[in-house]
Parts: sequence; C-alpha cells; structure tokens
Amino acid sequence: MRKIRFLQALQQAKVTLNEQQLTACLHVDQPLLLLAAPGTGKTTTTIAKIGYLLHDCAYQPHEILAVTFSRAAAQDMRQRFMHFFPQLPPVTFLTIHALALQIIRATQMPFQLIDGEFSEKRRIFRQLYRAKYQEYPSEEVVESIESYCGLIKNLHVTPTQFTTIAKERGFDIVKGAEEVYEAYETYKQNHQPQLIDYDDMLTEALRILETDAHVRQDFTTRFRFILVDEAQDTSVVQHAIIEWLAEPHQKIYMVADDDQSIYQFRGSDVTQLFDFTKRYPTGKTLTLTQNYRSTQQIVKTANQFIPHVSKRFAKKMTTMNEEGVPPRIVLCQSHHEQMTFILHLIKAQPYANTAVLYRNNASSIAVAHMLMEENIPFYVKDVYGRFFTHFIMQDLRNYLRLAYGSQVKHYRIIDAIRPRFKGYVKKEHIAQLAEKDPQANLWETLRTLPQMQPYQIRFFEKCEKIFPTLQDKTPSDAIQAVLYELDYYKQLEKYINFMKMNEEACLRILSTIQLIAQSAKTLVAFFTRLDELEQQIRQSKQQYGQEAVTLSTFHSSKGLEFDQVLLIDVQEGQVPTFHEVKAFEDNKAALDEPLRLFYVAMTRAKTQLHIFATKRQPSSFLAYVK
Ligand SMILES: Nc1ncnc2c1ncn2[C@@H]1O[C@H](COP(=O)(O)OP(=O)(O)OP(=O)(O)O)[C@@H](O)[C@H]1O
Repeated sequence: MRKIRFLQALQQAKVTLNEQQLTACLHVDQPLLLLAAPGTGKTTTTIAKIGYLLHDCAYQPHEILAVTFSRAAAQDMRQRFMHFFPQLPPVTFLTIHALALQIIRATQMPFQLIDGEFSEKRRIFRQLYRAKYQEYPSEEVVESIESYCGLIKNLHVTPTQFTTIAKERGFDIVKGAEEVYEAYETYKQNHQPQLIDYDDMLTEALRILETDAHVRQDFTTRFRFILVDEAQDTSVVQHAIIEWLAEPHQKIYMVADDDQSIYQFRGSDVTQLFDFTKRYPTGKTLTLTQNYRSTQQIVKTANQFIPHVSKRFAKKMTTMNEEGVPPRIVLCQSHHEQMTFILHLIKAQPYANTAVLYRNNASSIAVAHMLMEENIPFYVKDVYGRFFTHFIMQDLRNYLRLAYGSQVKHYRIIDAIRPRFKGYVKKEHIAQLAEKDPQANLWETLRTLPQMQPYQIRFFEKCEKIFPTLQDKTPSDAIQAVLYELDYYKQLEKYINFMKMNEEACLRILSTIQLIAQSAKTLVAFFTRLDELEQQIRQSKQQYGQEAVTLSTFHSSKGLEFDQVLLIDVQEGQVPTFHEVKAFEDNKAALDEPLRLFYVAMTRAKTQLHIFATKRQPSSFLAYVK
C-alpha cells in the first residue's frame, strides 16, 4: 500500500516504470547497488525513487542526499526531479566535492581554498618546478604533474604505492612529478592559513569524518538516506566518505554501470563496486537491463563486445526497439578517405542527428577544420584550446617566425625553442646574444660566440642556409624542412623521451598541424587559418542545442545519445594506446578501461553506428565488434 501516492505522481508526469525499475525504487530498507546498463533509465529510476521516499516512506526532503558526479549532473537531476514531482520540494543534490566542503566548513578550521582552482594551482606548480630545475615546465608537463597529484589523493595512496599502481595501469609519471608533489604538499601546509585544493577537499573531509565524532554525527543524523549516482566513477576516497556517512543507518543506494567506468585516470576505482556487499553486508544488487535507446542490432553488438572486459558484473541488455541495421566498420585507405566518408554521412542527415566521437581531443581539430571548410555548423563538447598553445605548435610558429627575420633581436625566440635546440644553444649563449648588436645576423653571431664546437658551428651554418628559404615554401613544405632538414623531429623525440611525455599524443598534435598546413598556400594564410579555426571552435559552444553536428571525445559522450554515431580514428595506439597495450603484458586487466570507454562510445547510437579506422593499423578492438 505504501507505494500508491508515488505511482500516482509518476502517472501524472507520464512516466511508467518497468518491472526492474519499480523493484529498484521500492527497495529502500537495505543498501542497494543498482547496476544499470546504458540507456536503461537509471536517472529516471533514481528520481522516481526519491519521489517514493518522500511520498510514501515518510522521509523529509532535507534528510535525503543525492550525490552526483558533476555540477551539471546535479542540476540536470534537480530539473528532472522538479519535472517528475512538481508538487514536492527538492532534496539536496550535491557533488561529492560540495559535500566535502560542507564537512570541512563544519569544523571551523581555518583554511583557504586555492583560488581559481586550475590557474592558481598551475601557477604554484610552475613556480615549484622552476625552483627545483631552474627552468619553466611546458603546460603539458604541468598538466601531467597536476594529474599525478590528483591521483595520489583520490586513490588515497603514498607516492611509493602509486608508482606500483602506475605501472600496472599504464599511467605515465612525468619527470619531476614526485619532487613537485612533495614540494607542493609542504607549500600548502606552511601557508597561513593552510591551503586546500580540489583534491584535498576529499582527503580532508575523510580525515574529519574519521576523527571528529561531533561533525560526523552532525552529518549522519542530517542525511538519513543517501543516493549516489554514477558510482562506477567514484574514487577510493569518495567511497570512504560515503561509507562513513551511511554507516549508522545503512540507507544507501548506489546506481552504477561498472561497464561504463571510464575515469580511472582521474582516480575512480570500479573495483570498489565489486566489494559492495563486503562494505554493506546486508546489501543487495539489482540490475536494469532493458535498453530504451538503441536498435536490437546495436544492443546485440554491444552485448558481444563488453564481455571482453576481464572483470565485470555479468549482465545482458535487451531491447524492445526495432531490429535496425548492423553497425558498420569502415577501413579506409587514408585519414583523408575517412574524412570524406564521414562528411558524406553527416550531409545525409539533419546535422543535429550526428555525433562524431573520438578518443583524443586532437581528432576534433581535423574534423572542425573540415566542417568549417564545408560551412557545416558544429558544436565541440570539450573545446581543445590546448592544441593552439601546445608547445609543438608554439615551436613551429617560432621556427617559421625565424624564417622572416634571423636577427639577433629575435634571440628570445631561440630561448623559447631552446629545449629542442639542446646541445646547440645553452643558457649562457642567450645571455651573450642579448648583449650583441640586435640587427646582426643571428646565426653568424651564434656561430662566432666563444667556445662553440665544430658540430654547433655546422648546425648554425645549416640554419643560416635553410631558414631564409622557408619563406618561399608552402606551409606544408616549410614544416617538412623544419622537421627533417633542421632536425626538429629528432630533437622533439629526444625531448619527449627525456620528459617522459606521452609520445603518441605529441605526435598526433604534429600530424594535425601538418594536415591543416596542407590546406594553405602561404605561411600567412596558414597562420590566419589557425586563428580562424581556434575562434570558430571556441565559439562553437553557441551551437549547443542548435542544428549542428556534435563533436565529442568518447569520455564526454557519456550520458548522451544520437541517431547516428560516427566513431573515428579507431586506430591501435589510440584505441587502446600503446601504453595500455604495454601494461597489458603484465596486467590482464589493463585493457578493461579502454574497452569500457569504447563501449560507452558505441552505446550512444540510437539507430546507426559507423566505426572508422585506416587500414594501416586499425584497433585490435575491432575484432570484438560483431
Ligand atoms: N520505463 C521507461 N519507459 C520508457 N522510456 C524510458 C523508461 N525509462 C527510461 N526511459 C527512457 O530511456 C532513455 C534513457 O534514460 P536515462 O537517461 O534515464 O538512461 P540512463 O540509464 O541514464 O542512460 P546512460 O547510462 O546510457 O546515460 C530516456 O530517453 C528515458 O526517457
């Protein structure tokens, strides 16, 4: 009898739950892990369940806490809740970070948040790195250090423990990360008041729950029922926080799809779900398997693909949707041919029906470039501004700038590209250049500086000969000359290896620059094109919800759906990366995450799924697409 009012309210909102969804809603007395396959209505079910708790189980809105993965998800859930139950006051929808901040604030301890999170934190990393190594790190290095620090906090491990985990999972540890991490921790501790960043919020909140009974009681009595959305992407420290909060009453509901766990690189840990009933001994696991999104053919392909993940909860999606057409794998002769194919498919449908999905953000640039040439509106989900400021892009711009004026006054350009001129130009040379006649020939001046070795002199002679010729070349030929005649490619490889950077990602940036260069006749036209492209990509946010093609990484496509989905650049080295393949030699679970990521991408399709790769090295995962 207890469920009557809740069902009536749902009926008014024109929502009919299926049997599995209803069972999950009504299970409120013990902990519940609800495993929901893609498109099976996990959000619908979670919101309906909140309605049940309020309508029929005597919970007050302030006693219910719904924890979401992101601010956008919290907002989306709140809106859907208001749509389903307009007559009910909303419950507390919070991200785990917002919750952690409330816990810290409850202690009255003095602290200061690192302001403007990303920019300020990165400024500190740069400063600490420079203090340690006497040179500024590139933005790519700063980003890697940042992710290293975040992982340590989210996995709740020491740097030594992390080294082992990194090896098992195929994570890179960039040069300097360990040292900067230590310095960063000390810097925050010594600051008055203590500094806290986004990741510290979680570890601090956990420490408080573990040690401060007063605060703990305050929160556990306030929130009598806890719902956790996207629990497959919850990190070790986040799970621990939730466990403390749920500990006295054991009223916990987690909704997750272990097959869609894709944020391991940020510290999420799907293995925590496998221990759900150890953590909550009275807990139960239920599943949602009826997919409302995709055709039978797409569901069948997804069902055959996902068991290749080594550890998962076995579950099989079903659908009552139409049969549809089988997903198609297209192996192309070249990248260019892939682009021609996708253009054809995009043009065959209303633009908003199509999403182009890729593993790496760099792929978005080539697609945006093509769509811009064709005057087709597009919306880029994650704007990849980094491409335009990437150190390789800056290097090439600087090299080409030197083609227009090789005078001593440009010595700052040489300083900027010095890490790739290693062995040829040293720091003291820059200081010496600064004192020379600014109008003098740069290469001649360098060549005649004291104590230059024959190999250096030979290199500067080559520069003097080649740089002036670049102006008259097409951009594409000029870049080739920089790469191979001026040895940039060799220097770049050395630098990437020395810094322990991700080589594939860097080389992808380079190949995309080369691709854009092919469409311009002069260097000026090339630079103008790059500026226009950057501007258009940044402005593409305005196309959201309009008649535009969506461009998204596999990661950011989670939760979305489109009639036609085009998965591009499905090459070995990207899907999976070579690092992941290497890690697989020692750890048979190392390919689980990339497999799940590919599964997330393919399950976005409602009626048509096309998968593209070039014949040269297609992804080994394609063998599992049947
Ligand atoms: N019982 C139902 N009857 C009809 N349609 C439903 C039902 N439950 C969910 N749906 C529809 O299925 C689609 C997917 O639902 P929802 O967005 O809640 O799924 P999801 O499980 O969160 O998906 P994913 O995990 O893949 O992002 C929505 O269009 C929703 O309206």
